[in-house]
Amino acid sequence: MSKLSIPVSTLGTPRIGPRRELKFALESHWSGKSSEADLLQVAAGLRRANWERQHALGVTNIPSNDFSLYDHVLDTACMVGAVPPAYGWTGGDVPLETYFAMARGSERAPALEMTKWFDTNYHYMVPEFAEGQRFELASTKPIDEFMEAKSHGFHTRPVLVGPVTFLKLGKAHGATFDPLDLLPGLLPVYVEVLRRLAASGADWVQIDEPCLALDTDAKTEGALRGAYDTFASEVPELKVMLATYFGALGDNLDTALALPVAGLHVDAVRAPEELDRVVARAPRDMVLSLGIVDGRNVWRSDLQALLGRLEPAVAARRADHVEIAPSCSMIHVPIDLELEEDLDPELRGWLAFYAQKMRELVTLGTALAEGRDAVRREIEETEIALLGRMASPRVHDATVAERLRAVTPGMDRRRNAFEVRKRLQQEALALPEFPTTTIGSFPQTAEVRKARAAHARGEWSDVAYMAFLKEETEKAIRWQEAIGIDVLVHGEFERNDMVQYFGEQLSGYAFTKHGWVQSYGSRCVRPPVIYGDVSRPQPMTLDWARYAQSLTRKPVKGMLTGPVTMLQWSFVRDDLPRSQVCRQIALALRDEVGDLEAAGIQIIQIDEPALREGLPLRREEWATYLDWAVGAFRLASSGVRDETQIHTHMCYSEFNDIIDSIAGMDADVISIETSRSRMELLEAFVAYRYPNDIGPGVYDIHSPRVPTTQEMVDLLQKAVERLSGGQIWVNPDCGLKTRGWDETRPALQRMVEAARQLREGLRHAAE
Ligand SMILES: CN1c2c(nc(N)[nH]c2=O)NC[C@@H]1CNc1ccc(C(=O)N[C@@H](CCC(=O)N[C@@H](CCC(=O)N[C@@H](CCC(=O)O)C(=O)O)C(=O)O)C(=O)O)cc1
Ligand SMILES: N[C@@H](CCS)C(=O)O
Ligand SMILES: [Zn+2]
Repeated sequence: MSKLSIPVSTLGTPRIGPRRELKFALESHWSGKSSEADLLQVAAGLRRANWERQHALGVTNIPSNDFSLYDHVLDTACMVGAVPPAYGWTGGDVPLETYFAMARGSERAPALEMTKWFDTNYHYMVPEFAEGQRFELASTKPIDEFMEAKSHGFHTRPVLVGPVTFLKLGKAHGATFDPLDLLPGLLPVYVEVLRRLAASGADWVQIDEPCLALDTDAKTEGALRGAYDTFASEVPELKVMLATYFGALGDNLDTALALPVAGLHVDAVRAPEELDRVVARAPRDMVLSLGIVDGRNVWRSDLQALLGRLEPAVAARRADHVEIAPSCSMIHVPIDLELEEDLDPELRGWLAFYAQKMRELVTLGTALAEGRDAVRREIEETEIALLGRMASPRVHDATVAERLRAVTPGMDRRRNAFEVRKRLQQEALALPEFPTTTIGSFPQTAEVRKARAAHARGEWSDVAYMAFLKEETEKAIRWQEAIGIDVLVHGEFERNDMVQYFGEQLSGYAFTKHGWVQSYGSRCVRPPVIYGDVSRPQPMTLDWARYAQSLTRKPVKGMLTGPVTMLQWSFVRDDLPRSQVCRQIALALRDEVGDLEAAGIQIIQIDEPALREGLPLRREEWATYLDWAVGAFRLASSGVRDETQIHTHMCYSEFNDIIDSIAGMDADVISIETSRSRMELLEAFVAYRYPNDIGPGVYDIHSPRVPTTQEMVDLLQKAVERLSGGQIWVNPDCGLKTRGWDETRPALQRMVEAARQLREGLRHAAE
């Protein structure tokens, strides 16, 4: 007999497949090894398996159109025909080739910009709108996938990115207008999609408006009212579940509750304090979807505690007017813990991935409908695991706690100010003007990845693997010397990922075998899990840095991932404030920095690409975050002599509103991604009169296109016009791990030539 349950909704499922089937199908198609039909067949198989899995788990509201071949924002742009003219689309259904050209660039046009999806490590393609942009229905994907699910026997709730969030995530191309002004022209396309969904048999649609978790203004509120009034009057037969996530509704609560929608989903994990308010104030006939299970982390839920929060909410509402759900779409967590056969059983018992979380929700749904006794065994098992976690000696390390207590205020300050350090570093390093360098990684070729996989499988001995890596490193050093790069890198061949590599070597961290999460397109990451106090049992990068430096007289940069990025791109324990976990990591890295310096490494780069992404969504919380985040970076980096040069690197970041904090990091050199914005991102540094050295990226490493020397000279000249020549470094936007050597070689040669031409130009100007 099937159990009674409060409805359970998924919001969105991971789409890459349990074995990254989508990644492999995409990359095979892009490389010409398989056809479009082959790719679409794999995609259809993944969607079907997803629907079947949810059905088997007992999920009530199964989504459709949550699948994407590349990115759901790009799907939306194609749905409404927001295809910039450069891609040559002339109307009708957007062909797959055009879709991928927008995602990855083509001969015809570079890719759309890519940026972070709210405060996650998922990247979306930024829609581009022209002045007077017209919209038209150019992809029926939501309707097609609804029908596809129906043909397999599943009645689904289609998901759409809401029109207001969609416009707010986009940017005006070549003009300054507010994309939100385009709403009146956009709404008819959405209405058409909603009508067609209703005509196909949909009764509910989920429309995601996570912009409601941001600071908004009167115009956005007006846009939301305009959009949802239109939907209610034009397509009254289709009920809308308006979904907001990643934070509290806060001052947007009244706006959300006043919208003419049939349901509202709230993130009760990020905003636990708001749950009671929403339950008390929502209109009686509004269905509330309570996002109670964490869609952003991997910890097993405390079922009793959650029931304690849910029972009063359910009692306060009409029983058929509450649903339970994860806090947000599940694309941010790995798929199935069952695949982790090698994970320590104790730790495994503390975790839940997508499949386990949906099971938790079904259990909660049953308990809410039938009473806790109906799920007594599940509750007891969970309690045992969670009590074990709380008391486990693997979680708590007294030495780490003691070290944190012993941190003194001066430890996060360099001994002398930048001007003093700069002079000493110049004497020690004797670098030319416009020194050239790269960001760290060189191509992670199939050969490198295969060698690592063979080593992991035990087919390659340690000796053979180390010899291979040494050879790759030596080749990279020799080549950099040959083309005349000034500050070398060892190439990061030994690293699987810049976070995972360190996580694997730190205590308190665990890593998975199959815990892949989509980062962008076909690229995935396996975020490590921070389950306990973090410490460094032994040096992590020292041997590689020493080896690389032994091969050359030129300086080789030591290369570390910073504490904030180590935190942001991991799944973080939920029993300690994030700020404290970050300080623990900072102390571990401080030791590594000290060891590198003692081994004669004169330049140490500490990457912090996730510093900006960690910013809370609401401005009022920024100062607290920036204070501890910058503090952690300084704690990690300040224990060195003045002569030792500290670099940091940040990509995917906007600096305007955090430039004070960037300056507060006090890195001697910062490299940033600036080429796609044609140095626009430098403006913040210029306006601030940023005193330390800067390496504005001169070429876009996300594109296979090799830039010309002249393009790089032009960009550098733009930088020279804005900054002082003496503070400019020459480097690419980011590491080269995703590129091939055929692109990397000419690109870096031209970059070195660009720097030479700049030096030459300056010499002539001085004569
Ligand atoms: C800088 N970026 C990063 C982010 N987050 C991170 N955690 N790391 C980052 O570098 N966020 C912002 C950006 C996002 N950019 C990228 C860029 C590139 C990737 C990427 O290439 N990911 C790889 C996986 C990387 C990895 O961990 N590789 C491992 C495992 C290789 C593997 O697939 N092994 C197979 C077996 C293979 C075989 O031949 O048998 C297996 O384990 O099943 C490694 O190299 O050892 C990707 O392939 O998607 C991500 C984010
Ligand atoms: N050192 C890293 C930084 C990436 S953000 C790399 O070069 O890949
Ligand atoms: Zn980077």
